Formats: sequence, structure tokens, C-alpha cells
Amino acid sequence: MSVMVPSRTPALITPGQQALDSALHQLGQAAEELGLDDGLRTMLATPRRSLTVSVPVRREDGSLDVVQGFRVQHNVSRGPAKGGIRFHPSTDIHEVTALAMWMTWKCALVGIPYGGAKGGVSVDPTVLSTRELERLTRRYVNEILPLIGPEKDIPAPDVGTDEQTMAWIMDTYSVNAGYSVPGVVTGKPMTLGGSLGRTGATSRGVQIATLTALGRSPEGVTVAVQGFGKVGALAAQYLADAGARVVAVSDVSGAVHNSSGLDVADLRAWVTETGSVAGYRHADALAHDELLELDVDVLVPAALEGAITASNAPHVRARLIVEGANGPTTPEADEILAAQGTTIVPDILANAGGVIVSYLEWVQNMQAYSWSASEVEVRLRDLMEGAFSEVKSVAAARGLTLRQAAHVIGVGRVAEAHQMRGLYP
Ligand SMILES: NC(=O)C1=CN([C@@H]2O[C@H](COP(=O)(O)OP(=O)(O)OC[C@H]3O[C@@H](n4cnc5c(N)ncnc54)[C@H](OP(=O)(O)O)[C@@H]3O)[C@@H](O)[C@H]2O)C=CC1
Ligand SMILES: O=C(O)CCC(=O)C(=O)O
Repeated sequence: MSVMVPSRTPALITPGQQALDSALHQLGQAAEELGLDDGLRTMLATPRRSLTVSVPVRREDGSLDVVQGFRVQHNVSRGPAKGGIRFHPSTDIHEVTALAMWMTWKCALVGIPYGGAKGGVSVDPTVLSTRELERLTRRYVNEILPLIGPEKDIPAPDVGTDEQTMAWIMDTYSVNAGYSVPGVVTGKPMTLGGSLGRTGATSRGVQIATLTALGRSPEGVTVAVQGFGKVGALAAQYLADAGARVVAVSDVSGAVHNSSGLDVADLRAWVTETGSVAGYRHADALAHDELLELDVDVLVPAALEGAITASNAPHVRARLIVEGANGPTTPEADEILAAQGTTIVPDILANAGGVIVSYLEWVQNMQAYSWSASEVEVRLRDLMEGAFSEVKSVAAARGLTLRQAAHVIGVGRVAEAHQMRGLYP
């Protein structure tokens, strides 16, 4: 028996179900390659703990909304569960489960002692005031309180959340504990025990992965970045700093293009001022879909899952895709791109810089000690480059794509942990 991907009616499938199907498909391929038995496959396909909560939010006008929140611990065989919290309207239990599963393989792949988790609230944070967001966050944390803790499950930022959200989580947990517990969450502000280097860590990892995959000077290499949030904006900046020519970026409101190269720092200042890339005066407007199909050397999807599908994959002209986002490429698109000779640095490797520096933040918190920016950066670089080199070797030795190799390593380590612990009958 292989890992079961449930059969669903395509027209009714939600983005979350699609993400979970992709994650199960990737697990199935890795399990097959590793020759895992049915019991272990089923265990790895099933989250260890899943909690769905109702979160009441008192709005500024006095009305009460109730939204759904989730925390899924996919696996804890190698250490405490670890993974971000997402606030987005289309978040559902399926999406959170997929994201938690990818966290498990990611942590195992880069060799940090964590399992995988993810959290989410089905809400559009952009329509809430700061006070409403704070009330929502605190109530959500109170609802998932039995699951989280510095030795159990450690949240972090993801789509729609930031260091302010992490500060509220840290405070809510600490008030319940009766003392300050900085290690309950990572991606915190520096003043509450955050780590130097965490803000740009995922993007720095994307830069390291891109330069490693290119294997040559990035001078003049053209890049398009989908998503200009915490990961995309700094990935664009770091790639431009390294000498690449970032020619297009997008966010929800639109995409902009300048074939001579965008001044990323100026564009970031524009976004801070106006809230979006749309209307940026030193670039032309572009349709969202066009960005993915531009004739560039490198494409960095850094928004949501399912961006590159069977429909647009045949039109993707980038020779290298570096996945800043989790799950941006569907399995069908993966096959098309592999046949076209496109190299994909998969999410669980390319965007691992974030959780690596989260781990370093947590280690500093647990020791009540802090490291310099360069100490953090050296450790990040070592772990990223080490993992990349292992993935390349396994891909070459077994004739696999980088994604398949990364999953074989990640899934293999988790399977081995289960077998050694004897948790699995
Ligand atoms: N933050 C982290 O440390 C990590 C994040 N990731 C992954 O990186 C990805 C991005 O996360 P993060 O940067 O934190 O999230 P943010 O919320 O900070 O940014 C998301 C960005 O994506 C944009 N976006 C959303 N939908 C689309 C679309 N259809 N087309 C173009 N742009 C779109 C948003 O636009 P707008 O601003 O207009 O809403 C925003 O610019 C996610 O997949 C996340 O899971 C992975 C590892 C770590
Ligand atoms: O920093 C972390 O702990 C997790 C970041 C995250 O959610 C991710 O890697 O997808």
C-alpha cells in the first residue's frame, strides 16, 4: 500500500486540500524510494495531534465574529514540534496539516532537533485593527495553550503574522505561566529575546540556496519574485545585493516589471509608504500570471501554495526555481518542469533559513544568552550549505530530482527516529 492521497472531486477541491494532496504525494514517493512498510507510511502520513478551535473576536463596533483556528503537530519523534502561524482567509485544517508535514521533513533535512507543526486562523488580518488583531491572537493562543510550550511546540511567524504577533503570543503564554517564557515562540522582537538575523533569515537562506544552485557569479542573472512580503522582499534585496538583476516582483495587488532591473531598496520604501508594489513609478505594470512566465534565469515563488500548476508550468521559462514559499509547485507541475529540464530547489531546503535561525533563537533563549549577528549567520550558512550538498549527492546517487532527494533525506531521518525509539509497533 502506498500513502493514500484521498480521491476528491476536482471542482470542489480547496487550496488547502490541494496542498495536503501534494504533501501526501511527495511523502508517498519518498516512502516508496526508502522501502518503508505500510504501518510506518500511515504513521508518517497522519498528524500526531490536530486541534481546531473557535476564536471569538470582539470587533471595534461592538459586534462579535467567530473564526476558526488550528494547530497541527504533525510529528514529534525528533524533538519539540516547530512551525509558524498563518493568518489568512483561505487557511483551513488541510492546509495547516500539509504545512506541518513539510515542517517535519524540513527540520529533519537541515538536522535541527525538532518535529513539525503549523498553526493558522481563517481570517483576513488586513481588515482588522491592531486592537482586534491583538484580541484575536491572545484568544487563539489561550485556546491552543495546552499544546504549546518551549519544550513541546514552538510557534513562529508565517503569512499574515509578524514579530508583533509573536510578542503577543509570548506575553499571553507568559501571563498564564506566571513568569517570562521567551523560548515559547521565535521570530520575536529583539527586546523580548529575539535573535539577530531572524527577520531576514528565510530570505538569506533563499539567497544562499540560489547562489549555490547557480554555481557561478550571480552578476547580471535575472530574477522574478512572486510575493513581496517578509520572505519575498528581502530575498529580492539580498539577490540584488549579490549582483543579480531583479526584474519583476508581485504582491496581491499587482506585479511590476523593469527589464533594466528594479531598485529593490527604493521599491521596498514605496511599499512601506503605499502598502503595495502596484503603481511603482520606475516600472511597468504586469499581470500576475505573466510574472511566472517571464524569460528570466531564476524564479522565486514567495507567496502561497499552488502557484505553479499543470496549466502554467509549460510556459515557465526560468531555468531555476527557488521555492521561498511552501508548496508553490504542484506535483503535476513538478513533472512538467522536470521534463523541461528546469531545476527546482524545493521549499523544504530553499526556505529552511527561517526555521534554522528560529532554532538558533530558541537555543539562545534556553541558555539565556545571545550571539552576534555574524555567529548566527555563520551557523545559518553552514546548515544551509551542508543540507544543499547532501541533497545534491543523494539526487545524483539515486537519480532523483532535488525535491525527491530532499524528501528521501527528511522522511528517512524521521522514519529512523521512529524505528529507533520503538514508538511504532
Ligand atoms: N516568514 C517566514 O519565516 C517563512 C515563510 N515561509 C513561506 O514563505 C511564503 C511567504 O511568507 P511570508 O513572506 O512570511 O508572508 P507575508 O504575509 O509576509 O507575505 C506574503 C506575500 O505574498 C503576497 N501574495 C499573496 N498571494 C499572492 C499572489 N496570488 N500573487 C502574488 N503575491 C501574493 C502578499 O501580497 P500582499 O502583501 O499584497 O498581501 C505578500 O506580499 C509562505 O509560503 C510561507 O509559508 C517559509 C519559511 C519561513
Ligand atoms: O521559524 C519557524 O519556526 C518556522 C518557519 C515556518 O513556518 C516555515 O519554515 O514554514
